[in-house]
Parts: sequence; C-alpha cells; structure tokens
Amino acid sequence: MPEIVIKNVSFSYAAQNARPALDDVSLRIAPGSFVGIVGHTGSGKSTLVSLIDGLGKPTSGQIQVGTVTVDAQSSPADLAQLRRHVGYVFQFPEQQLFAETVGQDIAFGPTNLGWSTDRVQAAVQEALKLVGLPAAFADRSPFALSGGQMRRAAIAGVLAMKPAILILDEPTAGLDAAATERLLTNVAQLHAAGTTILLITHQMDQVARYADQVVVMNQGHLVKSAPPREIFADPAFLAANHLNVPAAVAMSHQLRDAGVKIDPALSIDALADQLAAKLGGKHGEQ
Ligand SMILES: Nc1ncnc2c1ncn2[C@@H]1O[C@H](COP(=O)(O)OP(=O)(O)OP(=O)(O)O)[C@@H](O)[C@H]1O
Repeated sequence: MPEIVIKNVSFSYAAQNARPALDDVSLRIAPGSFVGIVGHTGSGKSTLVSLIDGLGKPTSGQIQVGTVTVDAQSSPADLAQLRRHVGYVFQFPEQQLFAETVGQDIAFGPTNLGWSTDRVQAAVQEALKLVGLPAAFADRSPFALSGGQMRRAAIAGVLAMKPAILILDEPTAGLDAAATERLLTNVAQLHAAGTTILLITHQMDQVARYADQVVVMNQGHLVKSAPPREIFADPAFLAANHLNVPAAVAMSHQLRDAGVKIDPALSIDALADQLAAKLGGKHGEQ
C-alpha cells in the first residue's frame, strides 16, 4: 500500500496569478488512512488532490506516491505513473457517464489498463457489488437510473480499477439522506478493506464520523493536519478557518473517540448528557 508524501508543494494555475492555488504545502498520509480535506471554497482542496492524481505537476516541490515521485520537471508519462495507484471520483461524477450500458461504462477504465476480457468482466461485477448495485444493472442504460444510482455507477467505474488510494470530491453533494448514508457506508467498507480514502467535504459530520486525519486548507495554505478531536476542540481555530462545526458534531466525535456508539436520532441535549456522563461533565462549561 503506497504512502503519500507531499513536500513543499506550490502550484499556480497561471504565472500572473497574484496568489498561488497551493503555497508550500507539506503533508504525509499513511497507507490506509481516512483523510477529511476541509476548508473554505477556493482554499485549494481540489487542486491538492488533482496533483496527487497526476492531473498537473507542482510548480515547485515534490509529490511522492509509493515509489513514484513527481516534480516541476516531470513528464506526462511520469504523472501517469501516479494514477496507477489513485482513483479520483470528481464532483458530480455521473455527468461523465457516457456508454450505452452501465457495464460498458464501468469496463472503460479496466479495458484501458489492458486487462483481459474475463478480468474486466469480473472487475465490473465486483465494482457493482461494492457500490451496492444489482449485477443485472450492467445491462441497463446509465441514463435510466436514479440520480443516486447514476452516482454509484460512476463511482463503480473508478473502483473497478482497484485503486489503493481513492479520492472523493464532495461525493454526497446533491444526494438525499438515504443515498448519502448508503454511499458513505460503501466508502467506510472500502476503507476497512485497506483503501486509503481522501474525502473532500464541507460536511463536518462526515469528517467526525469517518476521518482519522483532517487536513485544513485556507487560501492555498495547509494550516493544520491533525486528528478530528484536535481540530474540533478549538473553536477559535474553527472560526478562523470558516469551518462550521455544529456542537452536536463535535460532541458526537468525542463520544466516538470514547468508544460510545452514537444513535443518529439523538437530540443535541441527549448527546450532551451522554458526553457529560462519559467524559466527566465538563462539556456544558465550554
Ligand atoms: N482551472 C483553473 N484555472 C485558474 N484558477 C483556478 C482553476 N481551478 C481553480 N482555480 C483557483 O485556484 C484556487 C483553489 O481552487 P480549488 O478548486 O482548488 O479550491 P477548493 O478548495 O477545491 O474550492 P471548492 O470548495 O469551491 O471546490 C482558487 O482561487 C480558484 O479560483
């Protein structure tokens, strides 16, 4: 499983840009981590993950994924090497569905990797299972599915290539509560099976529930990389970085850390009571 090491990476979209999209970012992500990447709009989250996927090269600094290292001098072929390890689910991935059937769509990536027909077909079926779609959906038109099902079919196309690192850019945007829950459960299962997850989100409850490391971006800078308990425990830091963490989310995270299973239907008062009982009753004073 590859480690990700980002060393002093800066990136500008255009030389005349007053402010680089990424400014001297350094970060280490251990294999098998679940990383939540958060920050205000335009803070550099998508730019950061797109460089990890080799979609561009750093203006300065280095990105290492496993044994592959890229920098400002790297060739397109070097950048493509990064992609061997990484699957990138773009925002609204269903907009990229194009084939006549779901099966053909999912098969596109594995076929491009040069896999045999049998291996591709097995990967298609496995990917459908991973996202919880019935095997028979392989023969359906992707455009005859619900919005949530289309999203899952598109994600299956990325999973079929069996990436060791999975990037998800706001994967639940526009989904209802049930579809959100199903999708995040799938992602948690992939993580449990060893996949490194990089989740860009504005939903702090998703970070609280799943992430073991939170990367906070602000105006192209990486301002902090730490476990959620550290990030959520500092209201001044949260406010300074425009992170809206409802009290219930912060509390539910502390309870998760303390080993308590959270009932999502609990009111904030009930959560506060549980937290006080578990952690010694100090919470209400903060
Ligand atoms: N293709 C592009 N060309 C020029 N500038 C860009 C391009 N994409 C992003 N930027 C700029 O780079 C900066 C970082 O953008 P980025 O998309 O990485 O932020 P983000 O944190 O992912 O934002 P959001 O939460 O809105 O998706 C912003 O100032 C943005 O305007």
